[in-house]
Amino acid sequence: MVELSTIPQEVLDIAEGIRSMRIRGAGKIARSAAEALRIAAEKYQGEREPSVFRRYMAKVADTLIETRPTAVSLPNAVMYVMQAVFQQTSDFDELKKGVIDAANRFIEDSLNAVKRIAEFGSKRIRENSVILTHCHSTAAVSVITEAYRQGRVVKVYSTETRPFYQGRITTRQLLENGVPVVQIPDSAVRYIMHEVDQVVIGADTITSNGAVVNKIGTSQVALAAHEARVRVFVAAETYKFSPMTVIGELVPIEFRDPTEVVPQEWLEKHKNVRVLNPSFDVTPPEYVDAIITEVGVIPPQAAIMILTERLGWAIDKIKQAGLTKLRFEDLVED
Ligand SMILES: O=P(O)(O)OC[C@H]1O[C@H](OP(=O)(O)O)[C@H](O)[C@@H]1O
Repeated sequence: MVELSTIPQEVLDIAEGIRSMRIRGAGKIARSAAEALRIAAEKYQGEREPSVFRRYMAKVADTLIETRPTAVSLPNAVMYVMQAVFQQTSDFDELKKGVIDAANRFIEDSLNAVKRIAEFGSKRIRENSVILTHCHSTAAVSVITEAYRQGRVVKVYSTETRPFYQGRITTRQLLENGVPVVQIPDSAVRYIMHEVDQVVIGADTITSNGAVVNKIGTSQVALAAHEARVRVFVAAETYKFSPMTVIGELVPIEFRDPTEVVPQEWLEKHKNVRVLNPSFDVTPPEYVDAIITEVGVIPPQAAIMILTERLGWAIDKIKQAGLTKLRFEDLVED
């Protein structure tokens, strides 16, 4: 049994940063988790014995994936790095170096993926487009910014995205990039949709049947777009596709603290009121026109192809281990 106290504080701070949403956005969370695993390997002080090192890394991995349940980018990033932890070798230095290299590779590939998505996705934005986006997605902001640079975006509507107001981050970033942006409350989406040409959003998780799990309110945006015959594009790296959904698992939806919705004093005054704060919702594939990934623009129905081609190794591992819940400490052999 590995104690939490053996994990470097810097690593625990990253885990806490993800839990508290100081570090947020599915891609950023994934890169931060990979970075945390790298730091954990670099700062490891225990025995130079592969099985002991593997057990320690599994504890770090489990600590990271327990922080937030919905975005699959987090366990996918951790699984990617942990493949190196489970490589067959009795050479401790080789093992440790393999882990550090895998983490660095994940971070670099992830950043390159966002650039490719901007390149591919911007081509799908028509001339003189008014875009609507929801929440804050680095991938979606990159697509919109690139299309603006190419002269095709005239205006962006950015929703506030209550209760955490990530839309304000989007608004600020678009402004910094020179993009004309209008902040709207979430409740104005249907009112404004008749002006919108295309919706561009990100994703936290994409299931094997092409459903998109993204920030709460996304499915309402997609529904309003569908009604107004406005196309919906989802910008998502391939590590946002969920291997667990291939074996029939549902994506867990995170419920956050009620005080993100109403102040503590209000709750104390109205003791009988129950407040619900679901952080994500599911948009069915029928409401999504295309998913823009770093390997190409696909219809949501092709999600399974991405999963088998890019994450086949993870699906095999999950099936072999008979997993219904990912827990790395269960995968370590002595
Ligand atoms: O990876 P990128 O494109 O940045 O973001 C993807 C998604 O992650 C965010 O979740 P949260 O704010 O962490 O709950 C939003 O739902 C956003 O659409």
